[in-house]
Amino acid sequence: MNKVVHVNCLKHVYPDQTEVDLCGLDFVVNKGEKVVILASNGAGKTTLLNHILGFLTPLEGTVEVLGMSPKKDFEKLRKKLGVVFQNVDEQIIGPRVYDDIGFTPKNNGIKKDQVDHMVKEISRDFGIDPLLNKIPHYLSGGQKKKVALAGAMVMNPEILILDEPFESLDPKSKTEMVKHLNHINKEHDTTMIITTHDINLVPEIADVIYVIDRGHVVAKGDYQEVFNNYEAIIKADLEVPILTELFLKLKSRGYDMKSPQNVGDAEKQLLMMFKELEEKQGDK
Ligand SMILES: Nc1ncnc2c1ncn2[C@@H]1O[C@H](COP(=O)(O)OP(=O)(O)OP(=O)(O)O)[C@@H](O)[C@H]1O
Repeated sequence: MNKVVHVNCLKHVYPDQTEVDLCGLDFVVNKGEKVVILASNGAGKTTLLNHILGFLTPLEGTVEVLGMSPKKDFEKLRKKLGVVFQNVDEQIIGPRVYDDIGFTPKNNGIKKDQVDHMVKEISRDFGIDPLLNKIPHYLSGGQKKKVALAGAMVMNPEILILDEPFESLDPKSKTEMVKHLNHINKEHDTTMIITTHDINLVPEIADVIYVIDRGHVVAKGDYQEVFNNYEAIIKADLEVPILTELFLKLKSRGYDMKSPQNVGDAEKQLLMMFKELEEKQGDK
């Protein structure tokens, strides 16, 4: 496993003395993984992301990204990290969508022709080429998220950090965004760190899940590991995906069920269960 992020017992104190103490399990991300952070409001997700991005300095603990210190090696790491902030309005700065997506490559001294090629290529990939001449302010919420994501991906970063990427998207756009992120991860082996409150999307996107409860990293594992032992989720004031809740109830009644990864998986398990029940009845 090639470790790309390691955060150990991080303590941060904001100027107004608010303390965020991210201790407990180490937060480790390996190359190519899609890691989802689950936490209730104010638990410390954004604080953790801001340390990984080198925007904050830890009072205690260590933060390592690609073997470097994000704070000290900010300039070196900047080119290797892509980020989509929770409030995309704060990050879309170009007068037109085209300028916004081309901003980072242009700033990195890449020649105009090459920037033009990069912007057009990523816009085609993301299906936003018809928007290139638009003024970002007039885009819909979902379009803004896509533009911000294209701007974050245009330099093909090693690590993509997404703070609430599904917020304010309608159901169709959420599903599209999940597909899109899975596609980017597969095509480019991009490591992704994603925060979300959208619990029902987690099984579709997460390779690894971390649960943060009031500043403590209390659970880590793949979907089955984290949701089969869902007390940590409830204790952290989070909800369990509706399909998982249903299947855990069936399991507690003695049926051999696993938390389903998606609707297709749930359907398969239920059909299998019905078949077994029919066979048992036939034997009687
Ligand atoms: N700039 C700041 N100054 C003072 N306190 C802050 C600042 N930023 C965050 N905090 C506090 O730190 C704690 C953790 O906040 P953080 O934004 O990391 O949580 P979060 O898990 O991202 O929450 P949410 O899901 O609501 O966005 C909260 O108590 C918050 O009030």
